[in-house]
Amino acid sequence: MKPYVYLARPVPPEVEDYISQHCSYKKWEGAEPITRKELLEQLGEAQGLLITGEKIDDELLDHAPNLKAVSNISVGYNNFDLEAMQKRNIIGTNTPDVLNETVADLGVALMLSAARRIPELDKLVKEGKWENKDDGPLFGVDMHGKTLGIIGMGRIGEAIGRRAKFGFNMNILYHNRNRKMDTEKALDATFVTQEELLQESDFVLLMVPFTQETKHLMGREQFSQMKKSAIFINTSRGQTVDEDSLIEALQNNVIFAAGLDVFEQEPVSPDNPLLQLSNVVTLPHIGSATHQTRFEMAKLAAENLVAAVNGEEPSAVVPELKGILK
Ligand SMILES: NC(=O)c1ccc[n+]([C@@H]2O[C@H](COP(=O)([O-])OP(=O)(O)OC[C@H]3O[C@@H](n4cnc5c(N)ncnc54)[C@H](O)[C@@H]3O)[C@@H](O)[C@H]2O)c1
Ligand SMILES: O=C(O)[C@H](O)CO
Repeated sequence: MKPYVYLARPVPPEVEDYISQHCSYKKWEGAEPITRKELLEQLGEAQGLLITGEKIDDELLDHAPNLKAVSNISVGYNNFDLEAMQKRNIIGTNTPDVLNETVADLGVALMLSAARRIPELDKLVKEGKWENKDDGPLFGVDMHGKTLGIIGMGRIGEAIGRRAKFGFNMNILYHNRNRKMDTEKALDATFVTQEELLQESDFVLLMVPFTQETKHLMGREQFSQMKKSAIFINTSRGQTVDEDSLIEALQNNVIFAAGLDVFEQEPVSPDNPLLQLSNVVTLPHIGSATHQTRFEMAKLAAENLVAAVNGEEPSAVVPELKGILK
């Protein structure tokens, strides 16, 4: 008998077809995303679960007595309560690598947009406010030849570093849990303390996972260490930044500008003061959101799910849960 899995998120037809060849399944068919309550009601028989970011904790696992594996259609897995999963031997998988280049493209787009004030000036032109006089007030700052500091030199951090080095001739500083000698050589990058990075960089880009350790990694003290002319980019998770401190830094010209794909609360509240600031470029958490990459992510997540519920080793088990396979 085929194992039974529940798909809480839609996947492309080809991916669903692949799942159907290896598993029996049900899927969420609502027009709105599945609610927590609806999800809990679906889990009684499920041996596998496909999600994007839904919280996997004791309460959910108590509703899923047959569950063996949870497959996340995302590389970040801060939605996994790893302890709750470990104690029940639940395999957890994610989608690394297939999205690196797409997220890196977006990181660079945010850097350029904030530096050259693209959304602000686009709005000005469309509102008919383009005047043929000294354009000083519209000037931005250069990206080429400047210093980029990357906090979190992992798979995506490195892909951004490559673009910055070889596309924009930037000088690369980085701070990471550990030094990466190959990356240093490839990008002529320099490992520095976080404080040095903040003090010396013209662009500071955050690309760490959200963990207990990285919660509010950027706060008032860290923003005050940055140059007044510096641009801050967050493509990691909203919770890595103390948003109140960021707002304060942007309102008081402690830093020049910010580019944000992620927020402490998502979707961001329309009342969030960040949305009123002309020196902030905002995006709705779309780092990996191209048709091609979202397809590759769904495909990898389906392969992980099918392997796990059929007793095979999925290619992308998250590091903290690898022990469960032994
Ligand atoms: N905006 C988006 O749409 C989007 C898309 C993909 C990934 N992400 C986020 O980006 C994160 C990184 O993805 P990745 O694939 O590059 O992961 P990765 O594991 O390859 O890289 C993360 C790096 O951060 C470093 N790190 C961890 N804690 C740190 C700390 N306290 N200080 C300094 N460095 C630290 C790690 O050593 C690692 O090198 C994901 O976990 C996810 O949250 C966001
Ligand atoms: O972590 C990821 O893969 C992205 O943030 C999409 O959720």
